[in-house]
Amino acid sequence: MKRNAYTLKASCTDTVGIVAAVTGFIADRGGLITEMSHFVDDMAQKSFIRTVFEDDATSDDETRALQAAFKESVARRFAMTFSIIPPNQKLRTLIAVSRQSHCLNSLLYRWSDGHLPIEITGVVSNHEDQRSRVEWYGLPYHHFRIEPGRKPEQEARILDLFEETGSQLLILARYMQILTPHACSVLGGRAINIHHSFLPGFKGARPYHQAFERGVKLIGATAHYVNTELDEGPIIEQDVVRVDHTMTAGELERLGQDVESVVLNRAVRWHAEHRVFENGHRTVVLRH
Ligand SMILES: Nc1nc2c(c(=O)[nH]1)N[C@@H](CN(C=O)c1ccc(C(=O)N[C@@H](CCC(=O)O)C(=O)O)cc1)CN2
Repeated sequence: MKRNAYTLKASCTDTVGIVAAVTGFIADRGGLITEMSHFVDDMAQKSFIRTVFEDDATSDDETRALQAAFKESVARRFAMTFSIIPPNQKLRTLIAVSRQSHCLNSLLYRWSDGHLPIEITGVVSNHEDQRSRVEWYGLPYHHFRIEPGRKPEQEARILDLFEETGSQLLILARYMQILTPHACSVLGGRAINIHHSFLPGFKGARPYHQAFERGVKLIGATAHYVNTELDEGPIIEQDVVRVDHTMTAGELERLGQDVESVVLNRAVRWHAEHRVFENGHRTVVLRH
């Protein structure tokens, strides 16, 4: 009979015996490993491990006991940062959008067909444009207008909503407002942005027009964690598409929107599957 599948995500200073200790802990409980990924950053001397394993634990109490046992017998020994995620958990996710719909639309579609392991807690925007689309999916839409000179108050409403809904991730799906250092601190590693260029190229506003003026032959998109340095957060995923001299800036933008949507969906799925580790100003993504 298939048992509950738990996900273990852990990182620590690299040393001998980490994989043996993790796999031995699981085996000693009669657990069955169904997925295992491990990476060592030699420069940083840091080890990253992700495993999915079937276990007899089922109730909340048994899950807490499993987590406590791992902490006592493995995590403490290696000073690990770790989490053991119970089965079938979907990451509670708030989406922020401004006027453009392509990334939001793609997230809503992928969520509705079960391809994204997230639970959308709502959509928040500084505009009304996307209300009907969101409410068609039966989701709450929150319009928080930015009054001139009162942007911090609007941002505070977003942070309150994030907390009140028990959200664990904020997706900036072409949300065109810069988050303050305070918001970045509160969210810390729980906010993902899609930038419409292949960073570090063409940071900031209007990257497709910048690319057109530069005469590029590739355009791209970048999904990254949000920090106080605009478009400088750790990169989670990127992709590109070929363009040529016959295309206008508007055609670059239309072509780029498909790449943005694909890249953002990959990044959200990998984050929600606990595959992404921040590693300094970079990430480690254990996809295999
Ligand atoms: N703290 C951060 N906030 C945001 C980031 C980030 O990396 N760190 N990414 C942006 C998204 N973005 C490009 O991808 C971007 C959005 C907005 C702007 C900008 O100049 N916004 C102006 C207002 C523009 C308007 O009102 O239409 C501003 O906020 O003053 C630049 C880049 C999302 N936030």
